Amino acid sequence: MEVSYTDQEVTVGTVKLSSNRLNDLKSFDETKTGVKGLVDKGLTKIPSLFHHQHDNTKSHKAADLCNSEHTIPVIDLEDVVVTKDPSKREGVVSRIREACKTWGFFQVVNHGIPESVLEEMKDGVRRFFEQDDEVKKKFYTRDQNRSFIYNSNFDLYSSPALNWRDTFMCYLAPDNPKPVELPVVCRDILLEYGTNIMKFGIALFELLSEALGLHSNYLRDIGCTYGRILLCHYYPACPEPELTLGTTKHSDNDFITVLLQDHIGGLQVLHEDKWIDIPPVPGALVINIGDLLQASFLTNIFMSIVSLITKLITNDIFKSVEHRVLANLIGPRISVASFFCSGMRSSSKLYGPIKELLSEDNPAKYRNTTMEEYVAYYNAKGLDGTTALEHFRV
Ligand SMILES: O=C(O)CCC(=O)C(=O)O
Ligand SMILES: [Fe+2]
Repeated sequence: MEVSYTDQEVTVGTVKLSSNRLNDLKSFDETKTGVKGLVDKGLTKIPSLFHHQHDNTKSHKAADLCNSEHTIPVIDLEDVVVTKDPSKREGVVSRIREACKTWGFFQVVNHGIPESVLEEMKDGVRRFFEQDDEVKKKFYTRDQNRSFIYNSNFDLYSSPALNWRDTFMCYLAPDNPKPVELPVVCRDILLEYGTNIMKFGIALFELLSEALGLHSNYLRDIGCTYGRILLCHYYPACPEPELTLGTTKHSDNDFITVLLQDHIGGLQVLHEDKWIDIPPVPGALVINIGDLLQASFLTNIFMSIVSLITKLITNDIFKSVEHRVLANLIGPRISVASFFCSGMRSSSKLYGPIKELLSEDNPAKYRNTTMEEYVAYYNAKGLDGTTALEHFRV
């Protein structure tokens, strides 16, 4: 990234920083032990780099609303994924359609991924972050060309306030990672979880295609399952949770995200201007629509399943919904987000609203873009609480 200096101001890429702030960010980055490293030192006050504006950290809990309408749907997939009963399929598809229209988020149970695989995946993430610092530091990098990237705050130098979270990212497809590039403590489970998620993702995209009134293979054929990235998050316990956030409000820059979360909680979705909790359900996976899918479908039919990419190709039929994670006195919280994308880094394939979904009454709302362009814009912007999708609106 290009860096230029004036007396008190430093420009990193497109972001202007005071030179003091830049120094603080660099010192934090250079520890290579992230937020967990701060907690291990026993601090009781969080550094001001992590302070968010109070309005951003305020909670509106679902419990305060006392209304079952304000609970994201939990959809049982047993009939379609496990017993494969054709007479039950349309019922499941219509529940998914309704969830996508209304929420852009839903949970699934009986999805076919064994509980033992889910548990071992969460354990593998914990083993990585809790291993010896000197071994872990070898994986710390901001080099986007690596297939395994561990760091804290991918947008460290561009976001207005840091998140109380460390993350590792593993690119699983289209290029398979070389096993030797993966940390020994979680290598086997990353590969096994990746295989399970791929199989589940194919089944899910068939259901989503049908929910859009398209043939079952439509979304797979246009490449929605081509790229896969695992984002494994570790949210350490936070001594001043009301001052910061685990993850700032954002929508995802992919087609869909399949999220595995542990029992701690803190994930919230913005629904009708209120923050609604997504409560941990044992054995469940949380599905949300990404920016790219939203832009692809028919307007007014679905609202938010396939996040921003999904939003883009659905031309706003599916909603890519904003979500965030609260910081918590209790921790660590562990989550694993599987991003279905189109090969993020190098793909020059053009994505735009699906032609079959467009008409005179439903003209294209987004211009065509490549994943390369979209991701570069998303990363440069960072998590600043605004959507990247607007940049691509016609
Ligand atoms: O940790 C979570 O529950 C959510 C993470 C998330 O939103 C993301 O990785 O995009
Ligand atoms: Fe997300």
